[in-house]
Amino acid sequence: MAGIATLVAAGYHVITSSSLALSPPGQAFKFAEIVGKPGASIVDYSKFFSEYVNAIKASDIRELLKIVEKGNVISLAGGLPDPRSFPKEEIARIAMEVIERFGEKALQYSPTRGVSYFLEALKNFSKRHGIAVNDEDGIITTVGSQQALYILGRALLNPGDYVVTEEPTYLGMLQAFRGVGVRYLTVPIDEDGMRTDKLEEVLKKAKSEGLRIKMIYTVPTCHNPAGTTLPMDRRRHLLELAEEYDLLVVEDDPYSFIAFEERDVKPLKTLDRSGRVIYMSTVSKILAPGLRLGWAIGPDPLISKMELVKQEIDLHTSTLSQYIAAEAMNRGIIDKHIPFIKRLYREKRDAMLAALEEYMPEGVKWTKPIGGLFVWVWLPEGINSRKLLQKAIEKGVVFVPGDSFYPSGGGENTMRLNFSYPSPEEIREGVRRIAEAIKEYKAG
Ligand SMILES: Cc1ncc(COP(=O)(O)O)c(CN)c1O
Ligand SMILES: O=C(O)/C=C/CC(=O)O
Repeated sequence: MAGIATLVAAGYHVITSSSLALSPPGQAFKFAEIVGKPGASIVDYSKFFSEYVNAIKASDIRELLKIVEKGNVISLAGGLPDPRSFPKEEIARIAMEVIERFGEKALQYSPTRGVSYFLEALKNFSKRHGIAVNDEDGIITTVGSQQALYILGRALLNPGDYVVTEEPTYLGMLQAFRGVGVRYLTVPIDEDGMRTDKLEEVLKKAKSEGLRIKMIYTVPTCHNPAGTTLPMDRRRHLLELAEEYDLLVVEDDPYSFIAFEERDVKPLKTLDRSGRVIYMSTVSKILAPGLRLGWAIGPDPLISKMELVKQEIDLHTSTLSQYIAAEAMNRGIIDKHIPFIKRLYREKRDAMLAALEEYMPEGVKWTKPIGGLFVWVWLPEGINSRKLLQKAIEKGVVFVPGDSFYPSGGGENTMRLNFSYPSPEEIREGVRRIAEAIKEYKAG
């Protein structure tokens, strides 16, 4: 189609259903939207697109998944759990029993907030894992915690509102809030995560400028993408600042259940004394992402507004997934399985850190996560990781360019490496190939 050739000539990658047309060598690796199947009709569909859909852009993580699915690349990109972490036999048995025992309910429509059978199980599971669920809290189930972010954005944010977040921050949050027209104030990180001393400076300056800040969004434990974990003093400082500046705090926490090195830290939700924290998590990393089951726990007035938004989106979260997860929680299957997941990911984290140490050239730095699925890498200034990705793909390895995680630009010399999905051998070889691409990039 003429349109595709034009896009490719303009330096775009055009990912169509049948081929991956790489842009000319050396051009920036840009993610185009899907422009339709070759041979499609000649209708100009773009004139039908909404302003909303024209304002949003594809997720680099999701787009890279399409390259990975085509095979023969080592993926250090998407944060896919190791399939061995899915307790398949137990899930199969539970699904059968749940349909036999609760079929009429488990296969039926259910309340928007969630099935009480699951909500009860989740409350007990959360408390067992040190997450405070107070009497004044509400809980809502969502289609993954990605939907919790989307719904929260629509319930709380107006165009022009500010969200404060660490930099880099979670790409999925940027995606979820993008359509709202929100603006960001960013706070730098160090090896312990968000610099709350800098947070204080950002808030003080914003107040003097009369900016309307609604919330602080953070991933305090095993950060995605940085891999950092906020120490207790900074957690307390962050909550004090939220109190002082009258802000809400969104604690996005998919990973604390599987942190494979102990740290004496408590969830912000548990430290919160003034009802400012909305805590969100998911079964994606402790059971299976394909169940698409996440949740938000927070002050009931906020949860009620999220419930209104969710009613408009999908009526309710999968009833069957909730019954399966409730049984997995109540039977202790998740708790029994967590030590295996921790061992699995610690081994892979160690493989990645060893490979980085062995292969990376001078000037490359990286984080040393105590859990989660990612290592964050800083390349020497002047190396553009999006261009490097082009070379990496030619060598059969992919990673996520770091600028995807920067709300207001920057991060061109950074990248995120995933260790949960590849084997230790693939991690080692993938890092070796990236290091080779860096050396070739530097050689010009
Ligand atoms: C910080 C963070 N928040 C939210 C999510 C979304 O998780 P899910 O939608 O699978 O529950 C992820 C998954 N990568 C994540 O890393
Ligand atoms: O890599 C991530 O952070 C998110 C993974 C979930 C997804 O596949 O989009």
